[in-house]
Amino acid sequence: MSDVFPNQLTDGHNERQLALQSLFRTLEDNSEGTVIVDEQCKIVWINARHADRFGFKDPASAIGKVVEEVIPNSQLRDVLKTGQPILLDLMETPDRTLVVTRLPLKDPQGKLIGAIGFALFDEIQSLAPLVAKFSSLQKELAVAHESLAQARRAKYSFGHFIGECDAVLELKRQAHRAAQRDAPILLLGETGTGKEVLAHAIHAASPRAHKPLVILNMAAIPETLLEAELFGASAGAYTGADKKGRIGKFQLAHGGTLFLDEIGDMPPALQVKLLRVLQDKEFEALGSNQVQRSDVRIIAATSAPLAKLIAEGQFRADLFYRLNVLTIELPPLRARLADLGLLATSIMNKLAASGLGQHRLSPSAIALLSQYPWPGNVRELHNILERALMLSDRALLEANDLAPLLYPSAQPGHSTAKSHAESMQAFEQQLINEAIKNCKGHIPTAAKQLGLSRATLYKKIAGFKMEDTG
Ligand SMILES: Nc1ncnc2c1ncn2[C@@H]1O[C@H](COP(=O)(O)OP(=O)(O)OP(=O)(O)O)[C@@H](O)[C@H]1O
Repeated sequence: MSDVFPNQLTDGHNERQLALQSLFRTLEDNSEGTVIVDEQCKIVWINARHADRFGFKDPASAIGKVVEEVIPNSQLRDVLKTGQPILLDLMETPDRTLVVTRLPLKDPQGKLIGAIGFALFDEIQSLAPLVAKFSSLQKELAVAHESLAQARRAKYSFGHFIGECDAVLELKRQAHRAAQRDAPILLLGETGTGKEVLAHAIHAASPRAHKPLVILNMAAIPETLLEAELFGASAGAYTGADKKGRIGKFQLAHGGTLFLDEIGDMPPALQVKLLRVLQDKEFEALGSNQVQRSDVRIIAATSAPLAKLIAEGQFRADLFYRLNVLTIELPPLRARLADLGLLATSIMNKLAASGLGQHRLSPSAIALLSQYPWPGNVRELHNILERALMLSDRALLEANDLAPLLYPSAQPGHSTAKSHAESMQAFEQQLINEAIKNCKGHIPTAAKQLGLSRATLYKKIAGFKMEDTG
């Protein structure tokens, strides 16, 4: 008995060896191209047809080169890294798609010594439907990637931040310098002063410009969803969560910049988590205990009085100190009236390009605009000018064209013979004015008090044209 097994094993071994050699020969005979690399991924053998396909008339001239120098899309390096075969794959070459098989090569002791690639078909008519589907999916993916990348690119540079007064020149200088650093930036300023424009410009001028700029407005997302939105969620982490989980803004912004707008509205529990990312560059997705690392530059912005929020215990002092490394204050429009003409011209040029016709402001119109307190700042200026342009056919706008828009309740006959709609609007305007006054001009708090979303409140403010909110 004892000598039967060795013989059977030996025979089996031989047959296996024969089968392997035969399989190899069959593959090679049917192969449209074969390439073998050593453990450094350098080509040790390539057949003439395959070399010719990649522009090497003489296969000997490809020997010794790293494989990607000859076959740009080769995946043989992956086979060497993993030791695993890639049994069936499609590979793009300059003139066609090839069906390829890639196998690791091991010595008798099982040590990886190289890899071999076969191009099995280059006339892949039989696979045409599969390849067509593959190409169309690939095109769709490329379009989706491009539009996502577009969406995550900075839309503004410093040139878009209009203003030449001393305060703005100093602000741009500070922002330029801050862009080169990696520390967090805190942008402070009233609503509509251009914090978001500046955040885009900083990202565009930073070494991270070619990576994503991801934006999240703390006041625009319900508190319950904010953690998943920021840090992602593992599959089934919360009711209604995506089966595959959710990618958070921190992951999306990896390598780039994350702009956290209205940071003053961040719930306290998340403030702790953000502090940890700022300190240790680590976080966990919702429902996961796997620690992820993040290389993200934070730009935070707020129109809220942070010092007051800290005193009231609504904002963590330690987070504030972490964020308050490079702080830039954006002046309100009423404090930089020297730029009003420039801003108005730039806005009117943009409106002209959108089909509203070319207009100018008379000196009386500029004087009137200069007396107005601009609680909504540049956003409000844009809104007033747009409405004035829509209402007027004249190329030169006078104070008379603007006064009714700036001070609607001061117009003659304003309070008499109002329609129901006008009365309702006046009532709503008064309610909103009072809420904003009560909240000392802090729009997100006023929105909460009124039970409106911040975005709706902004729209209403823009629509009504608010009186001075103080
Ligand atoms: N300096 C500026 N130059 C050109 N446009 C500006 C400037 N400041 C603001 N704007 C315009 O005003 C509008 C509001 O700007 P932005 O959203 O950046 O303000 P914000 O301070 O982030 O406001 P909020 O606090 O409400 O989010 C945008 O249309 C923007 O293009």
